[in-house]
Order: sequence, then structure tokens, then C-alpha cells
Amino acid sequence: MTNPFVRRDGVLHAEAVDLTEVARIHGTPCYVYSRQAFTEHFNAYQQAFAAQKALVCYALKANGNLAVLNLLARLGAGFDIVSVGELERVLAAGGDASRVVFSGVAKREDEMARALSAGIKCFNIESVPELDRLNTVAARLGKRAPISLRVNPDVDANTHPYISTGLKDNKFGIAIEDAEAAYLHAQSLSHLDIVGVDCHIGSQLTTLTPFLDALDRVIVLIGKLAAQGITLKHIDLGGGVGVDYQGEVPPSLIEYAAEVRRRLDAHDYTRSLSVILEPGRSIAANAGILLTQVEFVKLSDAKAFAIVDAGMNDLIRPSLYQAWQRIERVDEQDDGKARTQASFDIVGPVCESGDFLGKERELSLAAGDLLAVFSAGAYGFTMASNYNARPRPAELMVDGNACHVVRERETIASLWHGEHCLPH
Ligand SMILES: Cc1ncc(COP(=O)(O)O)c(C=O)c1O
Ligand SMILES: N[C@@H](CCCC[NH3+])C(=O)O
Repeated sequence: MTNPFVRRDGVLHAEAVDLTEVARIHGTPCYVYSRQAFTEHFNAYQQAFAAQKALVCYALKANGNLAVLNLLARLGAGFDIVSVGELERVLAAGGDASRVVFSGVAKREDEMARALSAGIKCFNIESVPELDRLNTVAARLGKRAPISLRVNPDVDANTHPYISTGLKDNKFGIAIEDAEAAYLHAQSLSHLDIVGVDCHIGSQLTTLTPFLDALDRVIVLIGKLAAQGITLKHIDLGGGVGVDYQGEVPPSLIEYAAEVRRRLDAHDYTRSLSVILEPGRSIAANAGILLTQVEFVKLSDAKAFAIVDAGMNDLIRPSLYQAWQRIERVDEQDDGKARTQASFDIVGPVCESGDFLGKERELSLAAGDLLAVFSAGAYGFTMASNYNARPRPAELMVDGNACHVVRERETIASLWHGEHCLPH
């Protein structure tokens, strides 16, 4: 995989674009994405799973920018959505509803109705009451709803507890031992078509073992369903592989695809299943950085702080998960400026002690320096908020030597749009 963020003469570039120029023209903080990286990361899935009728449904919760969705749609992506808002984004970006799968534990009736009339590929159902609700909505609309059940295989994904989803005590999915009964119930409902099975055990998995353990358990279930006369068209393996934040070595997609194929080929009842994948992070994370400027260097006996203009409202992963993301000075040329060399906590402007982007980073810094926070293309902008009345940053997409604004920085006035004072 080509790294889109490289140094030339000491200055960090995104593809061919000098990031100091980006900051000068567009201001900070801002997200900068690489078209080339998004393309390569998506194509890696397409190519690895090419032999097995796989549909790569990009999980846009990772990065739902319209330019990203449009780019991926043109590369042949399907999409994994978790709300009607995400469905509308896909459609607005030119995505095809018939390549959309709808995940999430709490789909409202109006969301189901909209997805049914748009004609999505599949609802990934996470509970028995949700089956009943979808059946009622489909009957009301005179439609049939294609469904798969998201089963929870009780496999430990060995990832952060907040992003582990396949254990019994997680809210997601139907416990695998209850799944057969749930499928039989689904079969009894008048307006549902059972088309698949789905499983997602967590995010940022750095080994294949939990994925394959989960798959083995789902295959046992598929065998039981086949014995009941319930045949499926697809198996949805959920989110993608983990990424390199801090030297992690992500599992090989080629090996993943081969292991999946080997397992599916081993049984008559799984051989002809098509495969769906829902990767988000591995397509988006290392296709983006967050650019931020040092406002002040604040030193005390106890601490060295670099106070920057991006905060937890812009990038919450470090605060929320103690996530580690690489931080470097953009311009490392020797400009003769006096700097402090220290182990810095990189903190933001938000009024919270938990507002940091990185801790104990050995850097040489002065006010005015530009920093890049790496691996920020996934779960960066999509998790940004307006806390402290801070406008969300601009998003930019670099393409070769061009840099396009793909979302403008929010204006302050837009933050009170739709708010009203009481009548006197
Ligand atoms: C149901 C579902 N599918 C797909 C994903 C995307 O996962 P990842 O970003 O790890 O590829 C998630 C997030 O964990 C998810 O909850
Ligand atoms: N937002 C999380 C991942 C969430 C996964 C969604 N189920 C992160 O940044 O790591």
C-alpha cells in the first residue's frame, strides 16, 4: 500500500500537496484525505475477495463525507448504514440502494419504511422484536423485506471494550444459541424474506483468529438452518481488519479471503453463499490526517503542554478510547526558530481535562508549528461535535497535486440554526 503522507525536503505532503500550503490556504484545524489511499484501500478488499462474489459494503460511520461515498460508489462499493441519515447520504452521493445493508440495534419504523421504499439489499436484524416491527412496516407498505439476522457468536475480539461487539454482554445481535429459533420465527412472518446471516464481533482486530472463530460458529448455525429447510444467499462477515496506528500489523486480506473460502467450500450448505463485508476503518483511517496548529507552549515543573487548535470535539478517539494516534510536526526543516524539546501532552482548547490528542509525545515545538495527527480518516470527522460552540473543521481531499474542499468549515452562525428564543 502506498503511503499518501510522505515527507519531501522535511515537509509533510499529502500525495503531491504541501500540507503547510493547505494550512495557509484553508486554515486549521482541518481534515485532509487522500483520494489515492481511499481508492487503494477499497480496491484491496475488492481484489482479495474477487473470486467469491463478494460485495464490499463500506461502513460509512467511519467517514461519511459525500466525496468519499461518491468515490467509493464509482469503484463499485456497496454500503453498510446504521441510520436513515446514512442512507440519505449514500443516495445523495450517487450510491445504489440495492447495494446497501442496514445494521443497528434500534431502527425506527420510519427508517425501516424509507429503506424499504428505497429498495435496500438487506436489513441486518438484531432482535426478535425488530423482526416483528419490520414485518409490520413491510405489510403496511405492501412490500417484502429482505433480512439477515445479526448473530452474536460470543467471541472475544481482543480489542478495546467500547469497540468489542461480539460478546454475550454486548448489546449487539442475537445470541447464537437463540438464532435458530429466531430464524424459525422470521420464517413464520408474512412479509419477510430470509436472505442471509450476519456477524460483526468488533473493530480494530489485529489478528484473523477471532474473525475465523466467529465464522466457524456461524457456519455451524447455517448447517442447522439448512437442516430446517432455511437456505441463505449470503453471509455477512461484518467490519474489516484493524489498521496500523502504532506499529500494529493488520491481517492480510488475501489470507483472510483464502481462509473464508476454505471454510465455506467445506460444506454443501455454505459453498454457494455470496460474501458481504462491511469494512470502515481499514479503508478510511490511514487515508486521512488532522491538521492542527500549536497555539501555545505551556511549561511548568510538572508538565509540558502543547495547546493546539483542535480538540476532543474535532477528534474524540484519544479522549474516548485512550486511542494512540501518531503526531508529527508538518514542517521539520531547520528554520532557526527557538523550540522547546520535551515530552509534550498535546491538548486542545475544550474545557475538559480529558481533552487531549496525545500524551507524552517527545517533540520539539514552538507556537505556530503545524502538527499532523495521523490515522484520522476514520471515526474522526464523523464523531466530531460542536461542544463548546466550536464549528466542525473543514474536510479536504487531495488528488495528485490538487486539493479540493469536500466539506466547508462550519460557520459559527450555522451552530444556532433551528434554535429559538422563548416568546416574551
Ligand atoms: C455492524 C458494523 N459493521 C461494520 C463496522 C465497521 O467496522 P470497521 O470500521 O472496524 O471496519 C462496524 C463498526 O465496528 C459495525 O458496528
Ligand atoms: N468509533 C470507534 C469504532 C466504532 C466501531 C463502530 N461499531 C473508533 O474510533 O475506534
